[in-house]
Amino acid sequence: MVEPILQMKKITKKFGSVTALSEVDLAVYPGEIRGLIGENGSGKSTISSIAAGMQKANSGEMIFKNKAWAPQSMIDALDNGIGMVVQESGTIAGITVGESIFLGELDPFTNRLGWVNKKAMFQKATEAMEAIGVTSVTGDMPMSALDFQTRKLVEIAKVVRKNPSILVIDETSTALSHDGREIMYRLIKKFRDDGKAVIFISHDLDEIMEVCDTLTVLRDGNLIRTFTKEEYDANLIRTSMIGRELKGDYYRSDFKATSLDEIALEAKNLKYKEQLKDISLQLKKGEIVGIGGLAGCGMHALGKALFGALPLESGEVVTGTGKKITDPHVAMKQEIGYVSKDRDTESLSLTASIRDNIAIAGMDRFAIGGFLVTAHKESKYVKEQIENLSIKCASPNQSVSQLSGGNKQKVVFGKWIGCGSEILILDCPTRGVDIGVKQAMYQLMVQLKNEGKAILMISEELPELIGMSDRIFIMKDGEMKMEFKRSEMLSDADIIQYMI
Ligand SMILES: Nc1ncnc2c1ncn2[C@@H]1O[C@H](COP(=O)(O)OP(=O)(O)OP(=O)(O)O)[C@@H](O)[C@H]1O
Repeated sequence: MVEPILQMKKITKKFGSVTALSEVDLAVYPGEIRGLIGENGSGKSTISSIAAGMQKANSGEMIFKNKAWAPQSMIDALDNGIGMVVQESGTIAGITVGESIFLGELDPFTNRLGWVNKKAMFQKATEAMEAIGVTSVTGDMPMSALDFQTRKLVEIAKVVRKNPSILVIDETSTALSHDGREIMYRLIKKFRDDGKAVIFISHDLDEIMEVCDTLTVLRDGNLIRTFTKEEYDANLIRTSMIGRELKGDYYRSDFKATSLDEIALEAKNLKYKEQLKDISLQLKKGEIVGIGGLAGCGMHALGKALFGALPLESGEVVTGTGKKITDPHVAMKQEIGYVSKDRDTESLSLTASIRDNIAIAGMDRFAIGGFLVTAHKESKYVKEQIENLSIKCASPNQSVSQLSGGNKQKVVFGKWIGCGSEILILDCPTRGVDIGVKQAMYQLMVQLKNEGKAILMISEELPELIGMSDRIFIMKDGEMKMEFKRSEMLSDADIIQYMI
């Protein structure tokens, strides 16, 4: 019988009063891609980060390759065979791709006088990127010049370069576009075929059933069940994830494109580098407009531009009442809300509490006369957002940095929905969010549409675009390639041909 490559026995992890893991047993085998799925805050990142040396369990035992396993740090774990690509990681300002990949490992490039041979380091970094199939990135490029997906690919290259025996990928697919995902799938299949193991965390049930050989469901820090591929049954997996059957509509139930006549926001001939080449677009009240495309198509830049957060070369963004959106401050005054794809650096203040993050945008709602904030009103407002989106937290005063990835995303969503934004620009709003809450977010979007609010949703997920939008625009190389109207007949295949 094949022995597990990693055994985790009775792992318990507590954060104050929160039990993130309760006596979890997990065994991973060589030649296996193991999926981990579960609601936000169910313990997926915690269990895998304990194996990868990022934090320690309160109790329990780990055995890796038949030896006791107690890594002291992520670097220690990676050096000894377990590497993890984390869900979200900040980029240090001003460093290059090479420095990011070789951070803490510059010794081989450093001479006796302490000089780093940058040329050699950049060359090795370029090779590391090529090894995972990315040829457009060289080691000397500044990280800040790369888009979100490419920064993620640099992180993957950094881990894969060390050739670990177990590769942990924590909720990374949603940071990647179709082409980036293909790179990742190829890599993890190679790991399996080489007799190594992969632990793959995702909220996308279709993806995880397609990619993984076995699938473990966690709920509230408990291991509920491990399914083998033959046992895969989407309904059964969903039910074991959320402890009940998911009822009601998931996406919109109607198939007719509808909107009010009034324009909410208009983009006129926007130009910005190679990302926006003369983009014009109208968003009407009571309408959901979807924007899709591959990495680098310009859709994330468009979201920023509509919120006034991009220094446009020419063109303008105006509201239906003729107000020019020149910066985010003006946008907020015009009741525009914006959820950025780059959550941790652009949408949240990680050092602040959940309360402060949510309250900041909603001040007009609860402050008397728009400026006098009473603790009671603020608490009530924040509590409502936490309840509406089931944000799993110990208290509103908890630092947002301590929340699980999906719960952070709910804070961002709650911040803009709660304050009654009339226009919402949502860049990958359901990124990292579990299916139960995704359903709640979609239904909330339908409700907002019916109230006459305007929503522009940028997404890498075609089913989400098709399921929710009145109109879908597909972008490619900074241009609008195609417009689709909501229809029951519209399929992924109809759209993909205009993306590639
Ligand atoms: N540093 C921390 N301090 C306090 N609580 C924490 C900390 N890290 C995690 N938790 C809590 O532990 C629980 C499990 O979190 P974890 O990140 O493992 O969930 P997850 O299943 O990966 O969720 P998601 O799908 O949202 O990423 C959550 O309730 C989370 O808030």
